[in-house]
Amino acid sequence: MLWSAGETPLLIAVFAGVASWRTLNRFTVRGDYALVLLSASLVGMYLCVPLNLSIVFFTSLVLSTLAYRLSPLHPLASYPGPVTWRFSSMVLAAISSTGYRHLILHELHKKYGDFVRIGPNVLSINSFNAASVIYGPKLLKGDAYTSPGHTGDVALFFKQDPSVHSKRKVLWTNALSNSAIQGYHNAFAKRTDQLVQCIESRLNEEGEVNLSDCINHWTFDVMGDVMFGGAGTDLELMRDGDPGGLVQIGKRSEAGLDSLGHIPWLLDIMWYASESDAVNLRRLREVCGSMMRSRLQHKNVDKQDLTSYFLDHDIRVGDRPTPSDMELEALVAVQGGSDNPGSQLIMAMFLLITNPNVLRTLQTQLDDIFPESTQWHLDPRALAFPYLDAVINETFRLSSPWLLPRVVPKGGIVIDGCVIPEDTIVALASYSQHISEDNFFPDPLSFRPERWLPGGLGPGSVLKKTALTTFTAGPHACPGKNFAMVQMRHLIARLVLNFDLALCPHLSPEEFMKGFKNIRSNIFDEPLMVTVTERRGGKNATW
Ligand code: HEM
Repeated sequence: MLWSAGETPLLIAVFAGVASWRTLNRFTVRGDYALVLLSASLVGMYLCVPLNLSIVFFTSLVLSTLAYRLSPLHPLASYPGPVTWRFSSMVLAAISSTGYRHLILHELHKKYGDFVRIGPNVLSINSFNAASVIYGPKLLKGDAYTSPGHTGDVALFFKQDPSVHSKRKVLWTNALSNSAIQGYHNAFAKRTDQLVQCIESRLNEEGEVNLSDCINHWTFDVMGDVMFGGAGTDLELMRDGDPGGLVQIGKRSEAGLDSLGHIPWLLDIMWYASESDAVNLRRLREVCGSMMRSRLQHKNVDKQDLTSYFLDHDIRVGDRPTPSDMELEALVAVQGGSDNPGSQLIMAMFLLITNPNVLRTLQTQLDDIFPESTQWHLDPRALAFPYLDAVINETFRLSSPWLLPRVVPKGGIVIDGCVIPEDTIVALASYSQHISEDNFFPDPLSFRPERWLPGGLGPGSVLKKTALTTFTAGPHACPGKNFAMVQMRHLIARLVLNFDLALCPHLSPEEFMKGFKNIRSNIFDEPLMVTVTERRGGKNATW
């Protein structure tokens, strides 16, 4: 006998712990359900099992989980990476929440190579060839994209069955097609006029203004008009400011999804917590849902808005969004269509102001295209000129350091000859790709829009356009890319035509960049405080 009869219960507790690990390792459990189950088990154990056996059970469960994750038996055992990150995805979630994940991952890639294991089951991949595989048709979104609160409502951004997703994508693609965008032109025109007045009215005595706020308020107001046709919404941030903190609520919601998304079971639980980023998501859902409900009561909106494309769904496609779906889609449109362009625009203005040669060149070209202030209709076609687009693409390159996870399907995948087993979560290290000398040479860390023009930065320069993954690719690529380009062109052109801009003396470019963070949403610790001086036309310019 190797053990005495008295030790049998202990062995059963150890065995039960290992068996529980095996089960949990194979099946995904919804976090909120698991919490209820765990609480019930704890009460049951407290009542029926001696305390020492409960401790042995949980110790065995935890140790077998950790031992497996560190062991050579794990399918990702051969991939290098920092050991502590293998224990739990909590490390990745914590790193993500700092906003500096892209910089930390870049250092890890320099140390460990193109494939780095950054979680028990997660690989970060820094390879030009990886983007088309990771964001191709075979890899799906995982639990990081679960619809908030598991309500079952369908909205394009969240995880759902591919056939449901592709039908819904048709609606979105129609609503954001080039011809649809023309119908939104009045919203751009009216709101951009208002922005000029908003900037002038918010100037303090030193002639300074918080340009970050002005830009964010402009993007939200534009999206309010575009999404709801101005019916029943109270999106008037340029007029009223943002007393409800909508901009920050949106940012915190995205940050919550991005960091807690690495631990989906925790996200499920945090959904109920009173103080967490998931709560911000719930509030954003309520605000956007209420605006959509108001819009749906106004059947006869006098102009075509994005909602009307959803209501006029194509019967052949077979997708008919429910009112509840529409509320969730409103969240996706308002947040995706405001926060992303807003933060890219803030960065574009910062980069222009701190690169005066580029700003001057852009100003000269815009002056040539729009010689009279009365011509500032900013015809979208006239705005699509190469230098402005080069400024925008160069901004995207330096300020979209996403880490967007996808799940490897059955049978695994191969990238650059490396076999990646099924169920692994993979993500492209887009920041490292965007500043790689193999893709953008020379000066990949500098803002040099000329690299996007014919001839690039001279002989030997490299420009791999498809290495820019700001909007990603494949089935989940952003449907708002063309719309976003129009937003970017409109606002940059109008600001540059209207104003001479400079950083406020108390804002150093280094401090501003130090405060630039990415947690899916771009977050700036320092507001872009600028001084503005009116150029030609000013507030008297007409559309
Ligand atoms: C500069 C502006 C923008 C950037 C950088 C951007 C970026 C992105 C990225 C990277 C994704 C993929 C996210 C992921 O897979 O996790 C995405 C998806 C999406 N974006 Fe955008 N976006 C922008 C503007 C917009 C606009 C203006 C709209 C709508 C009005 C929009 C609506 C969406 C939607 C609905 C999705 C989900 C697509 C799907 O899953 O099929 N975006 N966007």
